[in-house]
Amino acid sequence: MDRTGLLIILSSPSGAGKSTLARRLIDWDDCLSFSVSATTRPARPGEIDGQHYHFLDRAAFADLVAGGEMLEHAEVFGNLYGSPRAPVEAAMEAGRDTIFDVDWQGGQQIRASALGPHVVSIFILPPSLPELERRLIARGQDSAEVIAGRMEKSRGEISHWAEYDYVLVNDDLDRTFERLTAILTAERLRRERQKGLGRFVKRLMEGEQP
Ligand SMILES: Nc1ncnc2c1ncn2[C@@H]1O[C@H](COP(=O)(O)OP(=O)(O)OP(=O)(O)O)[C@@H](O)[C@H]1O
Ligand SMILES: Nc1nc2c(ncn2[C@@H]2O[C@H](COP(=O)(O)O)[C@@H](O)[C@H]2O)c(=O)[nH]1
Repeated sequence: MDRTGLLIILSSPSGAGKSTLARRLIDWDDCLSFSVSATTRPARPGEIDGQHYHFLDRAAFADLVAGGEMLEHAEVFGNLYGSPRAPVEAAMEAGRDTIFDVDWQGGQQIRASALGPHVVSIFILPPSLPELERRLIARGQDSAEVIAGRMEKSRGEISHWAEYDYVLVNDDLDRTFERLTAILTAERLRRERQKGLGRFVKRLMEGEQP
């Protein structure tokens, strides 16, 4: 592929649906990579180390940060989360796009980094706050206390919506997914055009076989 891989950032308040959408995107296109974050949060039932997250203690997490191995990192809901740099850079060089499921702090840091020009950022809104809470409860993975804490922080996360390139309201999952794939397809075409089309048009105008 004649372009550098994109960094596709998904952010939302907890429970709006970004992990669900990210999983669907990976199934939709097996050329997409998912950035597996490191976290100090304990694993939920069913979560697999190295697949859903790299589960670390605080000391191991701090070592990675000190060694410059994190592209971004932040404290979210009392736990540390971060995106390991090496897999992202390898994917970019291979022309593979990477999906990030990160909070607004991670979004800001990646956009401000040297990789910022390759970012496409998408903020996912819930249709309402009661529906957000219903989804967190229905997910059945967090205690009532954790859910209350996440709901308390939801307005703070939502307040960053305008920093993103695109904002989608995830009311109907199929429709939101369709819009996400439309964004991805358009952004890919835009970058391919920037990098390869000039040479193609030159050859076309010179009467060569493009
Ligand atoms: N459009 C939708 N309609 C109804 N339920 C949905 C929709 N999108 C996602 N869900 C459900 O809402 C719950 C939360 O979704 P998900 O885990 O993807 O959220 P998240 O934004 O990744 O949360 P977190 O930030 O806590 O990881 C899941 O049970 C998921 O199946
Ligand atoms: N800044 C970062 N935020 C991250 C990263 N990985 C996940 N997250 C965000 O944390 C919350 C909670 O996630 P959960 O899995 O505990 O429900 C959510 O908003 C994620 O987007 C990361 O690497 N960096």
